[in-house]
Amino acid sequence: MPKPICYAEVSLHPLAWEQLKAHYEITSDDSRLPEASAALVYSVPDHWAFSESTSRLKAVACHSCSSSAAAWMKEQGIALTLAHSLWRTVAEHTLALMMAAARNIVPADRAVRNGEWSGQDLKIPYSGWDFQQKTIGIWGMGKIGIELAGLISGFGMNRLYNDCRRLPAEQEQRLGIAYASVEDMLAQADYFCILLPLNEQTRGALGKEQFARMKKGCILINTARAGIIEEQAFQEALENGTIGAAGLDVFWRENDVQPAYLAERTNVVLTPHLGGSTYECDMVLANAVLERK
Ligand SMILES: NC(=O)c1ccc[n+]([C@@H]2O[C@H](COP(=O)([O-])OP(=O)(O)OC[C@H]3O[C@@H](n4cnc5c(N)ncnc54)[C@H](O)[C@@H]3O)[C@@H](O)[C@H]2O)c1
Ligand SMILES: O=C(O)[C@H](O)COP(=O)(O)O
Repeated sequence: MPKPICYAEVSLHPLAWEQLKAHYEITSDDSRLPEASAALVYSVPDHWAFSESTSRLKAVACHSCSSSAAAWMKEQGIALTLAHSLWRTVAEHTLALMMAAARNIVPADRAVRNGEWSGQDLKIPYSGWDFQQKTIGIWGMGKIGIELAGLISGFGMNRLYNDCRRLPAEQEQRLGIAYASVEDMLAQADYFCILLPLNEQTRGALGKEQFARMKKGCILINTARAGIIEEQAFQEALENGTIGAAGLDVFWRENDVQPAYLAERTNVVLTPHLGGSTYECDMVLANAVLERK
């Protein structure tokens, strides 16, 4: 018997692919969407609503979905799974970048591999920075920001956040976070994590003016979207030492060769949009369609 067809427009862990392939024929070819009974996508495209091409779908698993897309799927009887696991997974990656940037993990690893640990004390060039008694600023206390605040609760840090929607006092207390203006956060934060969405209001929100207020030597982490930071201002802040170190998972030009000012610096850690990429996170998507095959 032929296997049912699963349309998949996501990058999945090899072990998750293996499990899917055991039960489905997988395709990413748009022209075969009308044959698919299941679909895995990052977010559900608007043009799928009530389309002939999605009429055979029984199950859709995704990371994000507009309320209108959720409504038409409900009306069509399509089982929708939103993989909430993504938030914690991205928060963990944000923490990994913070740790790698603060402790020079990548250049120190490279030095050991290159045989530089021979007769010289590498503690001097690669000595790093603690978390305890430092201030972290989290800009965007949404789904991922809240996970991050929880993850670092044992680190002994002063935790500030800014969001256009302030959390209820009781939730702030539970998470151990204090609301601050962006200006205060910039002035005080030793670690600054961006977890805003990219939209009209946030595009370029961290620009020249904001970097001028930033505490010198701040460790800046961006796992949200590159466009929230003005690239020229970022480069200047990196070059003049305002940014002491950075961890980036998102880029102004993704899937491309990165400019020398980034690629050649040892105080930046770069990951290729891996924030949501773990076996467990991918298996939440895979299992959602495996359960409904
Ligand atoms: N690196 C990755 O792989 C990866 C994966 C998933 C999401 N993301 C990105 O992470 C970011 C956060 O995602 P999320 O799911 O937590 O989003 P979210 O919508 O749950 O949270 C964003 C928060 O930002 C706040 N906000 C919006 N505009 C603001 C403004 N102008 N000023 C202050 N606060 C503002 C919102 O009120 C909200 O609380 C997004 O940019 C998303 O695209 C990255
Ligand atoms: O960052 C995210 O929202 C997910 O990892 C998916 O990213 P993409 O839709 O930009 O590929």
